[in-house]
Amino acid sequence: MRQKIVAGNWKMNKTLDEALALASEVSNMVKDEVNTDVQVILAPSFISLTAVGKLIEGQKRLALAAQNCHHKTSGAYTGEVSVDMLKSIGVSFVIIGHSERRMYFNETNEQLAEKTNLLLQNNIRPIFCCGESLEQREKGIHIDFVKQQLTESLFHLDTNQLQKVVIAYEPIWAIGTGKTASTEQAQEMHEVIRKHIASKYGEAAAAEVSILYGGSCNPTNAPELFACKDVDGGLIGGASLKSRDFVSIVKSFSE
Ligand SMILES: O=C[C@H](O)COP(=O)(O)O
Repeated sequence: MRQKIVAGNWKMNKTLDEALALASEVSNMVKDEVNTDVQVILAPSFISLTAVGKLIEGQKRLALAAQNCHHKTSGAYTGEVSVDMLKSIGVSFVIIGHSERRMYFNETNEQLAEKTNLLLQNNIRPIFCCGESLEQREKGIHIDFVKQQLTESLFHLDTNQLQKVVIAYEPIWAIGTGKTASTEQAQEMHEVIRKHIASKYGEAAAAEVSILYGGSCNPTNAPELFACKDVDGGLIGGASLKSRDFVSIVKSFSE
């Protein structure tokens, strides 16, 4: 199950036409240029999900992700989107717990546990984001904070379920700031995450979990980040909005 993964989180960018143009460019470049077994994931806005899904259908290296889902199955939640709805249009992954959603929409670890359960029940793989603020890092509590995020949202799962979750470590201070974690900082936290998973599920199970890095990842820094032992790819924001940059990042895995 441990795969190399590069996911593009388009956040609140791109109209429908722009999203289709970007998806088409990425799709063609991936088909022509990517020879590794990396799983490439596109996460457009809800508005563009269906159309982008149709455009990439049948492309074996490309998969569709949503940027969020609601933590309840259905009901009076105006403006929200359910896991069932996402399943009905062929979504394979959903990003949950992004720091922007935790910060602006008050998402809690408990809600993320509910989202994880619903997604796995529907055969959709969560991309579970975790990561500390600069203040937490400076206080030296970043490791405990990230471990707590994992424990509270994921550690009720059984081993089989846990292995379907993709973890994305995104230090908040590196998101959209141009300030990337050093390879040492990234590898250190990825190792902490894998060891934390191992402490509950065993080393063999932890070795199967894909752990992505996110935060100002670009074509220049991706090769050295992806070369770290416990970094299995990236969750890319800004650089995923330009097809050439995004595909260059995908190609950062040595062939
Ligand atoms: O979901 C993606 C991350 O928030 C990283 O965003 P960024 O690459 O723009 O820093």
